[in-house]
Amino acid sequence: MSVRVSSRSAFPPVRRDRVIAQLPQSFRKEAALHIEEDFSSKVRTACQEQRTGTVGFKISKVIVVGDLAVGKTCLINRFCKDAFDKNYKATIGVDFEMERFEVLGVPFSLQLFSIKKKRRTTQTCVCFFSVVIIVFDLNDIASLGHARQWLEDALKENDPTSVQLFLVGTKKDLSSPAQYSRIEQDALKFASEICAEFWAVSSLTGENVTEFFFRVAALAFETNVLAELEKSGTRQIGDVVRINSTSSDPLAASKKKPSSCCQ
Ligand SMILES: Nc1nc2c(ncn2[C@@H]2O[C@H](COP(=O)(O)OP(=O)(O)OP(=O)(O)O)[C@@H](O)[C@H]2O)c(=O)[nH]1
Repeated sequence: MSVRVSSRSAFPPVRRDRVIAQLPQSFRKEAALHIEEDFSSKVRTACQEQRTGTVGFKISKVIVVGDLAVGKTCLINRFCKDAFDKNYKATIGVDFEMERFEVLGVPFSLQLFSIKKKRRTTQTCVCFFSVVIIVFDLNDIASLGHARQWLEDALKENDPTSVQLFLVGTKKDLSSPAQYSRIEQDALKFASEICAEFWAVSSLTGENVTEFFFRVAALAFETNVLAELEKSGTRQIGDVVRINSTSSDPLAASKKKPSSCCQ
């Protein structure tokens, strides 16, 4: 019996329920990173023709930040382990999970970091994150108010021009419809200001959690493929910039800093 060993075998296999064949839709069109209905034809063609370079071998890093106890760990655990823990255990240092997807037939990996870090400290934890997820509690307006500071902190240590931002309201199951609709207005406004895509989820019930992470994976994948095509000189101007054009530039105040490693 022969066993085929490929360089991809170092990764765990992709689960059947992690296969993405269509671009998952945004939660709210008015705060979406991507206004198209599907992957670009250029990306689809590149995948069909196996011209995706190193995308299948790379791991895209995703950082999940937000106030204490807003539900960062539960969000990751609901998606990665389909589990929910009612008991709060504060994250010490860094928690991370790895998720493997197959997007348009190409393997793609996300590494999800939930980081416990006091704001305004000098300690850094930087790994060239390509996605920043800012989490707030839909039942705690103050946690939405702190989102800007979390964004600034995250972008201090990353290249703001190459980061995709998501603003995620958690604990949707605890909101009354009236409460929810009030905070959603504020969240949509803020998401639009910072060019982030807004989602509202519940890790307790699982509402929107899978849809959200599929969207993150699909958009990160598309950006990676377009970057590969650019490297090989086949991308055209306008392929990648499909961010909601009504948004102001969120990143102007952010300064690029040299990176260091996660500690
Ligand atoms: N009802 C409800 N409770 C939630 C939800 N998500 C998280 N919680 C609860 O909120 C508390 C905090 O959740 P965590 O995921 O540990 O919060 P965290 O942001 O990772 O906290 P730190 O590690 O301290 O930063 C726990 O008691 C969870 O059970 C949710 O969607 N619905």
